[in-house]
Amino acid sequence: MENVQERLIPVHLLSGFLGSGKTTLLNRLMDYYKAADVKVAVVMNELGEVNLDGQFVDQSVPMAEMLSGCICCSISGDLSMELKSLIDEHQPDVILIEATGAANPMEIMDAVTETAMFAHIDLRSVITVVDGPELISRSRRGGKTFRLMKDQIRCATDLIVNKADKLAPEELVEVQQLVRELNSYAPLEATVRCVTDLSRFDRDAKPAGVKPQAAKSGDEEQSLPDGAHVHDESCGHAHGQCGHGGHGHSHASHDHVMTWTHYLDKPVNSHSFEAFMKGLPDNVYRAKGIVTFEETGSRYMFQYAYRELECTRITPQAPVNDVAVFIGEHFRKDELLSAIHAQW
Ligand SMILES: Nc1nc2c(ncn2[C@@H]2O[C@H](COP(=O)(O)OP(=O)(O)OP(=O)(O)O)[C@@H](O)[C@H]2O)c(=O)[nH]1
Repeated sequence: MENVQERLIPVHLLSGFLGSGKTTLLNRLMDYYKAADVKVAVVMNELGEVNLDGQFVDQSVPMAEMLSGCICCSISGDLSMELKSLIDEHQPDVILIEATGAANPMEIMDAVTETAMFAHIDLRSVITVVDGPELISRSRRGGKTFRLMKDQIRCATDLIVNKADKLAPEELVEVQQLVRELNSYAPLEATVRCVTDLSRFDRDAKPAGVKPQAAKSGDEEQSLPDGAHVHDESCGHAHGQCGHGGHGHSHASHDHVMTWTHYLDKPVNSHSFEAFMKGLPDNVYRAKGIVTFEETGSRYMFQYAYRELECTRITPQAPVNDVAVFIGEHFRKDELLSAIHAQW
């Protein structure tokens, strides 16, 4: 009899709060698989109306874009359809899903395991990228965002404490302790820009034999790595805590996160742009987009995460508008718009 496990397509879910480094890891994983001649397909999910991170993804990689919503709630039903059509059209060897930073991985795990009932996929890992400095700062303040970060850590089968370059040695110890208190079983590594030995995620050749709940189709067993069965316990609690309450959940864990997409109709002055970004209120903690600087006429992708701005010159692979996406908590869109009109 054919071994069903051998022909299941492994799925890896990349989780982690906004700006923690998921796309950085996704790109590394794509390069890793490409070098190993493994055909990878990607599902990218963005809260905004445009897939900015997708700009940097190799065009030859089959990609499903799920925009303007979070796959853990508003469009979780679509995830199954996207996965199914990626498989039918491209027959990938492995699928990577990058969730929005606002997503609770538990809901996505549900959607993936539901899909496993009619497609031959197998959720192999939930890799949570933790923004080290941000976790420390949020742990001191508490609140909904900290609760969401904790849920993301609890559900992980693999943990990366990223942005170690921004942590003093004693802070690194503090973050690792915090993470360990929430999840004592997942392998944990501290990284800078998610540089890690990616073979640690490569369980594709050796499916583990742990069977999670509700992931069965006929005699096909779905598997998660060793220890992942602990999900039933830790995420079961997280579920309750974050108000999901199983199906028909309320998304209480992240409904405080809001997003605003603003399209630009002209180039901007780079100095005014920088000054504007530096002056963003604290409750806008993430922004990204594409702008044309009027001084040179060149286009730049900008990334703003927790008060740090990075601009990278780009040549978009497909037509894309100049656009800025702002993500935060309860910020005033009208105030941002007035400031943009005044300063850009
Ligand atoms: N200093 C520092 N910056 C990093 C590190 N890793 C990533 N970054 C930067 O942090 C920003 C966010 O990184 P991304 O990989 O886009 O994060 P993300 O989790 O995909 O962000 P969202 O998709 O918005 O949730 C970018 O400007 C990265 O260059 C790191 O280890 N150290």
